[in-house]
Amino acid sequence: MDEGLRLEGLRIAQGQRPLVALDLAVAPGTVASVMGPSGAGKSTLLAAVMGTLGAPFDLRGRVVLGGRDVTALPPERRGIGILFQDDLLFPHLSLGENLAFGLSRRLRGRAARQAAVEDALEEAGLGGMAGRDPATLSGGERLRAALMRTLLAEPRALLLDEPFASLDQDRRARMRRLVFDRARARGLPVLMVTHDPADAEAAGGPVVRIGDD
Ligand SMILES: Nc1ncnc2c1ncn2[C@@H]1O[C@H](COP(=O)(O)OP(=O)(O)OP(=O)(O)O)[C@@H](O)[C@H]1O
Repeated sequence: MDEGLRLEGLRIAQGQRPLVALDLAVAPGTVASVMGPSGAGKSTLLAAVMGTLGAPFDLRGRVVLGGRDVTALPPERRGIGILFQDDLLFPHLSLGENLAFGLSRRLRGRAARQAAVEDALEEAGLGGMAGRDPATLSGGERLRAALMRTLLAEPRALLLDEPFASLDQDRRARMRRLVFDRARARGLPVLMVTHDPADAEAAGGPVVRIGDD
């Protein structure tokens, strides 16, 4: 049984200073929100879940994904995807090539890989745009492409670090609907860092606050 993402007794400290203390279960297809003031440790928490946290931080507790303790695994073996606000597409590759870069190595054969990229573009409302230069896309289009590039790697959990922050209200609502829908369709547990209560409300999952809000 896939139990989603669990953070068990997670404690992050910076020297003597405790920064984050958290216990949280995010079920498959659920979006949990992490809120807190600037400097509270939200991005640091995501780094701990990804496995990229290093000095000067000290980490205790466990990250459990699909029932498996992944705390000791390096980031590339955890199977966790992350989307940032300023997620960059490679400027020297076409949109399609950028997405192909995310493709799971499990998918073999040129035609199958091309079809997967085209399906992903379609799924993100970017159908027929595989040949486009990323520089000619709008910010929202680039973000949708970055989402699909992340999902094409077939992660088992998705982390969001304020990915909607640069979008206006309308685009923000549409983008978060796309992200949440696509994650739910894949049964992914999602952990989202946000400053916007509307994001947390739209997510509908558990909301945790860290730092002195
Ligand atoms: N590499 C580092 N070395 C030393 N201190 C760091 C490092 N990275 C982050 N910090 C500190 O750790 C604390 C948490 O930072 P973090 O970026 O996680 O906060 P945040 O909640 O994501 O903030 P924001 O909402 O502004 O993005 C801050 O006090 C920050 O200055």
